[in-house]
Amino acid sequence: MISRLTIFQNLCKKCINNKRYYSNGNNFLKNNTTNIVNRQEDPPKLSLEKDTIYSLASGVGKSGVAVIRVSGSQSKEVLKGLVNKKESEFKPRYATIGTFFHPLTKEAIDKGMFIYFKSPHSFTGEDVVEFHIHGGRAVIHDTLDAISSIGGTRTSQPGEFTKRAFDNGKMDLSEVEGLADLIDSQTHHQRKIAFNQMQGSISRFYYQLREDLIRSSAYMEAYIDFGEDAELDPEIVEQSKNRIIGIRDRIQSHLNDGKRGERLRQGAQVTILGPPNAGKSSLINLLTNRKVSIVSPIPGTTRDIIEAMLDIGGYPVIIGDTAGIRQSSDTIELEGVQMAKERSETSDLSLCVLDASQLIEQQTSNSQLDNELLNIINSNTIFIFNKMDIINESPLKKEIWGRKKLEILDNIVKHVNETRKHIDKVYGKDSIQSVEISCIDNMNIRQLLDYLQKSLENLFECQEQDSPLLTRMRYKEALINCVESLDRYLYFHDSDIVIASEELRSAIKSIGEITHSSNIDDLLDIIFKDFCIGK
Ligand SMILES: Nc1nc2c(ncn2[C@@H]2O[C@H](COP(=O)(O)OP(=O)(O)OP(=O)(O)O)[C@@H](O)[C@H]2O)c(=O)[nH]1
Ligand SMILES: [Mg+2]
Repeated sequence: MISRLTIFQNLCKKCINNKRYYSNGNNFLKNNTTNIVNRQEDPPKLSLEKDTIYSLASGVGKSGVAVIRVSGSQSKEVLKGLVNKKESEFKPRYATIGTFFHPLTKEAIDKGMFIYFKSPHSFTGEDVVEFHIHGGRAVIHDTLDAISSIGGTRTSQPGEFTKRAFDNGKMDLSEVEGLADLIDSQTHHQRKIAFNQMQGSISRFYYQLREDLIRSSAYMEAYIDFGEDAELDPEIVEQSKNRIIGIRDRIQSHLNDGKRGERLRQGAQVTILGPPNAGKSSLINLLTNRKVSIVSPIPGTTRDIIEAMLDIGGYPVIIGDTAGIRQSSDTIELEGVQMAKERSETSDLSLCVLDASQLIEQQTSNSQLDNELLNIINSNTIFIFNKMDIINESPLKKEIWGRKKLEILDNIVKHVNETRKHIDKVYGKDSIQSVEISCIDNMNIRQLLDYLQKSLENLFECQEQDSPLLTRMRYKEALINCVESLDRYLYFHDSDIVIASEELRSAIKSIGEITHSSNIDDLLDIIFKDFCIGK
């Protein structure tokens, strides 16, 4: 006897067939005559009728080797025009040495290498030819000129090769964004995350979630369409609800990744703060190895936030020097102090620079660390005692400093435990990270960088290895919309199954936006705007 579950599963299959879902290998898609999902209606068509585009794909300027890339239906004609070889010698994906001639003047331009990629097995999905030539300006110029003399060719727009790859279904949106990030990446970890994204780590994750949702939706639709006639057990709908709760929770925990992905893509924010004249600007100059901020003995020199990019152990960091925190009647300085506080509050890490040589002179240990400064300190603050060269010059000063430092640390512990404003645990003296440095002598700068690297490792540490990092706000927004729709689906599930299933469809649409947005043209313009010409 056939069980009810089997009948139901058959009905689901029927439902899927009726509504023309199809699978593209990763993903279930559905014809837009019904209602689910987005514009993934038909398999992509190759854009073979377009102009053939060409441009220098390697960097601008003199170099040993330059690569010129050609893509489009005329690629083979370009090759025939420039290379004195038979068509049978254009073996796809083989590097061949040849002399390149100008088709009009017949003059030899250069001797190099060419590779022919036959559609659809190329980056763009079109016929592609790459010329590897010597990277002199005149060689590049004359080769480009030779290509332009072949009919139906034109120079490419920024990102046009990638756009064609996207149009021809070679890459989805998140993979294109991964490629853009890979080209932009400046540090080891940025490159790693961008490369994984370009290789489809994000796409696979979202395709899987979307496919799971579509399966559950198909069960519900089958129930709505055939449930009563077939006297189906409502328990089956209940089971798909439980699966959807599981998917919702997975998306939510993925959303709670603490901005790690965005930080890694854009750089962690580190703020240098402290009282005036402590050596904040000297420190940023030392860490960046250039003069980004003015250093002077006059307290209150820095007013604005001065930012610089750093690579610390492969992690990108946007470090900011700020105005010294103090009471002032100068409104411009006060504005700077306010900006310093705000930046520190939104920062991932703060470096609180104090002048150790001043601290030992003072009776009260907290005169430099007044309440205004103490209030901004949080658990991600590293204390830096600067100007240790002055202390180290005398054994007496060193001895006084030993006691003073303990007093200061006690004071900080007391203050943060009393206010506990930003702290989620009781602060012990050991939990305060502090380094003694000298910007003049370069003392302990390596140790400071090690501290910073460890803190960044904690910050970027991936607790949930099976889900990729959320690298863009766009993904986050789509996922928030998805979770909201799923919450509404759960709300209506018991009272109105039809509205609930509508919500499920809109959740599926939201998650699909990540890889195939419905605002595709606007989005592509934004993504490709930043691409270089030959990509
Ligand atoms: N002896 C000694 N002097 C230092 C050290 N670091 C900085 N200085 C000096 O301290 C003075 C102030 O340095 P800055 O880097 O401008 O201090 P700042 O904290 O940016 O000061 P504001 O911008 O006014 O808040 C300058 O004269 C520096 O040369 C150090 O490690 N040892
Ligand atoms: Mg300064």
